[in-house]
Amino acid sequence: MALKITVIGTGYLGATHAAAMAELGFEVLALDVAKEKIDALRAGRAPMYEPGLEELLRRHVSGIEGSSGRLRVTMDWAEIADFGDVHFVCVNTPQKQGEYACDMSYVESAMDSLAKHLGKAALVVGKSTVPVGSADRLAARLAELAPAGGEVELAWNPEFLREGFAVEDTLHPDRIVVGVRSERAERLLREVYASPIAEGTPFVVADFATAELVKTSANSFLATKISFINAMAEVCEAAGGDVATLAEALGHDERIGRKFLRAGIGFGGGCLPKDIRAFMARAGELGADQALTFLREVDSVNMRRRGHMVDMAREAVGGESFLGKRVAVLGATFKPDSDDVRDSPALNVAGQIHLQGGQVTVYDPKGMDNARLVFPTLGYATSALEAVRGADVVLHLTEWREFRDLDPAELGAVASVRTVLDGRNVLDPARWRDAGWTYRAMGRPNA
Ligand SMILES: NC(=O)c1ccc[n+]([C@@H]2O[C@H](COP(=O)([O-])OP(=O)(O)OC[C@H]3O[C@@H](n4cnc5c(N)ncnc54)[C@H](O)[C@@H]3O)[C@@H](O)[C@H]2O)c1
Ligand SMILES: O=c1ccn([C@@H]2O[C@H](COP(=O)(O)OP(=O)(O)O[C@H]3O[C@H](CO)[C@@H](O)[C@H](O)[C@H]3O)[C@@H](O)[C@H]2O)c(=O)[nH]1
Repeated sequence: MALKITVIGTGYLGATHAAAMAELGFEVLALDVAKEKIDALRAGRAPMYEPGLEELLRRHVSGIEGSSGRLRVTMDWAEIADFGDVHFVCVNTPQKQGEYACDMSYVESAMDSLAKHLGKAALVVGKSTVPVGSADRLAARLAELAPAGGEVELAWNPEFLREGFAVEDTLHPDRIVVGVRSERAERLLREVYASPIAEGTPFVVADFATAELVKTSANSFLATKISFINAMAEVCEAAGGDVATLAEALGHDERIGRKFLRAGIGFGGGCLPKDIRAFMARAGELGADQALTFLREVDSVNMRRRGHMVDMAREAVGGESFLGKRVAVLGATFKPDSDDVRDSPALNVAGQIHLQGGQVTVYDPKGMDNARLVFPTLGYATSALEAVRGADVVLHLTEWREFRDLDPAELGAVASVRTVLDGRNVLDPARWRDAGWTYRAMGRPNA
């Protein structure tokens, strides 16, 4: 009989995972403690903006006309425990307030709620990003709490999807990594992922600690690559070099590769920043803090980029202060094709300028509602053109396609001063200059 799957936590990771499991042909039951997310899913709506997710949901959510009916939702733990053979735990693991460490309380609470109801054999699979050592501890807790005791087992299966590509990455991942303690757990996970495995996706079997570490070290490597190129951007600015040309030339070396070498205002989001900090905190607990001191530098190079953009903007409006100056901010999300503003560099820069007295107007194609919740005191416009109207400087801070396609002449007609600062190094300088704009980019003093 086909496996039945549950997904616990239906945020960016869980909603996508649930829809993808239904797409792969499984019967899926998803649970969240947030009623609004469950209500949205039940109506076939994605609880967040993620390209392709809503289409997938409408194809599978039970009760939607023409759907496969394979995906259902609930808020009832007993129903979840009774339904599933394999339970994926996808809840959030944010940074603890005022600390670097990871807040494990959501994972612990979800695991406990599930465990207490598990009266039959089941494989519980952690997908959340957790500090190394967590799975070991959680396995003991699960065995203790679950009425079905030894028939309930834990595995860890970290997720590597990127927001904006979540559906594609889930259905066709680069690799699948599983931390398991038994052949049974491995067999069940091979069954779940039979389709991507058949497509040739590497399936890496590891112990708990290694599986957890693959995730945090992958994000640390990506963060390091971005901060490396941003450090080079600082040197380019001092020496008169061009970081975009430098990155291109570096990237032609296949050992280095071209990806993740785009200099700008740096990385943000609900993953990279908090994951490198949690990794440092955990290494400290393990007495291995020296191994990761470089991540402190990665973090500080990254945070400096935000301050540097604020300085560039202040200089552009006269150098003294932002008082009485209008600043247009294009972009609020931490990356394009997402509505996610968690630790967004764009919103952080907008917020800093606002706090320094600037009159900031933000526009983002998908992130406006979330941005308003985080920063209600900023000004918000309904289009890029509206944001730019009367502006003394325009900051391009999230590289949405829509912004690359803007007509600089049209914007120039409504701006007060034609100065654009490209915080993502993707606008075409010639197009803007031809329309009378002063164009400046990060790490490209002569661009
Ligand atoms: N967002 C990504 O791109 C991504 C990619 C890979 C891994 N991850 C990791 O996946 C995890 C989830 O991230 P996310 O971005 O989806 O977070 P999120 O905040 O979007 O979603 C988490 C969901 O879990 C729910 N939840 C919290 N406590 C719960 C509980 N006790 N029981 C049931 N549901 C509960 C929340 O209501 C929320 O809907 C994190 O560990 C993150 O680091 C995220
Ligand atoms: O050359 C680059 C590439 C990215 N970024 C920025 O880096 C951040 C993160 O980008 P990305 O990694 O694409 O976004 P996420 O969706 O957060 O994905 C990361 O975090 C997820 C959660 O752990 C992992 O699953 C993914 O593999 C990992 O890429 C964004 O602010 C980007 O603007 C740059 O500044 N320069």
